[in-house]
Amino acid sequence: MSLCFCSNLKPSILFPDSDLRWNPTRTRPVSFTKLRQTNYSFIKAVGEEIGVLSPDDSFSLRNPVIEEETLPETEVNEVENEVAASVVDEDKAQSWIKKSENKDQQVDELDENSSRFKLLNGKEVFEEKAYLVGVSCRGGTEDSFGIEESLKELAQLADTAGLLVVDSTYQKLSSPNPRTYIGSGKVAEIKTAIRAFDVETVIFDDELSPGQLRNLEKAFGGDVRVCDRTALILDIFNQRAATREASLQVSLAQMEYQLPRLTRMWTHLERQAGGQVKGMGEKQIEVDKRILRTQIGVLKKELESVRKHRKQYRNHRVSVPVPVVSLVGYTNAGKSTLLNRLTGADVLAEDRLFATLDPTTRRVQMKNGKEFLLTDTVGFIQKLPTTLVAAFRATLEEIAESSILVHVVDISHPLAELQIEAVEKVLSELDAVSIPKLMVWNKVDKARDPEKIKLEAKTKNDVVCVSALTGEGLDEFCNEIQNRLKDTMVWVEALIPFDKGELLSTIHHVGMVERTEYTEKGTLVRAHVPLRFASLLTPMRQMCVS
Ligand SMILES: Nc1nc2c(ncn2[C@@H]2O[C@H](COP(=O)(O)OP(=O)(O)OP(=O)(O)O)[C@@H](O)[C@H]2O)c(=O)[nH]1
Ligand SMILES: [Mg+2]
Repeated sequence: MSLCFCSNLKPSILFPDSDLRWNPTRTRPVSFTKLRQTNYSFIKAVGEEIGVLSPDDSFSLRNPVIEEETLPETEVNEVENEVAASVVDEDKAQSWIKKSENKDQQVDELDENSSRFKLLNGKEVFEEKAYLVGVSCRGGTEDSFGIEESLKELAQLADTAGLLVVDSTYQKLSSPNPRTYIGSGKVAEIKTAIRAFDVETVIFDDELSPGQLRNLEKAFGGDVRVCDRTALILDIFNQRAATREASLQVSLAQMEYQLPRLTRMWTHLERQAGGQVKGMGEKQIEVDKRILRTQIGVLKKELESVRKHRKQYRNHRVSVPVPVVSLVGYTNAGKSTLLNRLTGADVLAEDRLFATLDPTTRRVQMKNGKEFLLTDTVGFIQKLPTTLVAAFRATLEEIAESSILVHVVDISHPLAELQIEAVEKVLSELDAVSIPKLMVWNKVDKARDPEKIKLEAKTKNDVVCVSALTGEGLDEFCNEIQNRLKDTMVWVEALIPFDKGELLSTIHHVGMVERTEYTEKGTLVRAHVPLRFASLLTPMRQMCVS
């Protein structure tokens, strides 16, 4: 079962007739997208399975409110309110509130809620209203995405996850507030916006600490879900995981993300016991953590066995020594479209982030009869959660074993250069910097000045301009791949006996033959061949020397 740990769910949406109260500090262990399709017993089963609930626990929904925790004095951030974008002035706030109050009178809430169920990736998803928050830290690196651009991307992520973004805001700080990430003034402003827009989820553009998450939920009045970019990306991955391996990887990443965030989930036990069993909650947290760690161990073992199969498949592929070319790049750059165009494959390609999670490999037949294998991989993004990079490391091993990496760039994107840097950063984390690279400037048809871009590409010797959509530049791309593959091959001279005719045809297939000569003992061939194949030819190469 794949579980999502990152999402909290408002009980009133799930159980409209109940008198359940929203428990702000309790992180619910199931994704809201999954929960919408399900019911109480499923939630309970899931809770029991991961050990967050015990079978005789009343699911804590009957007692979901934890004791009041007095927030410590807010640490005053020196510049917290210095620059606050989209500052909510009083008039605006009042008009929002009036608007929302009127709306409350006019629209039947249930009708409104039912119209917000959407179909996404074949699943029913409740379109929650989301409010986005970013922080721009002074002294942030020059080469990083600007706060507005980063928020735009966060909005795209939210849309991909099936949320409805109602507004966003950001704040410039010298450093994030350790308690609430943003300053207290900004917290108050967001609280007003939450009421005005009926916001259900507040999403922060950076990873929040467990303490910051808790404090923010409390500060916002306990009625909204607070999550961060990492949780959102994990949710998207959870929705999109289609294969067993992807599901296991995402579950593992989610559990590892959730582990430090389990704190204070069980404080209600102390209340239930009338405060007589002090520390009961503390003990339960330890139990929960231990169960979660065990689950992580189980998942890792399962993943290991799935990976063994993949490795066997890869080894089988090595015995047919066709060179492997991997497509890497920022999410939505057009990798899958390029694979589809070159191989006639039918990989899902759409204008959404993280359409592809699993690698797909297809054979590309070039016009001269040569062929290579082309692999499509998961896209990268700035601020990619490290847990996710680690979880997908095995899938990305495909990349490390490639002869060439093709870095696909959406050249029509205004932040193409920053996206290139973000991809290179991830590649360096994956130890893939030493693999020969070819850069493809894709979507040239969509660029503002295609001719200028094509001219610029010509001045660089490792860039090819293409349009995966129209097919423009694809012949040049294949030629360039062929030239580069030659550079990754080794030069051999081998005497192939006449009864090994299949070896000779493989050399023609995967290598670059310069000359063949028929002798009494067999065919003398001089060619460039892939390294792995060269080792298969060793006995025949020695025959040639003798
Ligand atoms: N105009 C134009 N659009 C393109 C081109 N290549 C891809 N697209 C569009 O860009 C969007 C994303 O394409 P994908 O192929 O799914 O991108 P991807 O890199 O595989 O994305 P992820 O799997 O999310 O990492 C789709 O809507 C494509 O139709 C192109 O050359 N020109
Ligand atoms: Mg794709």
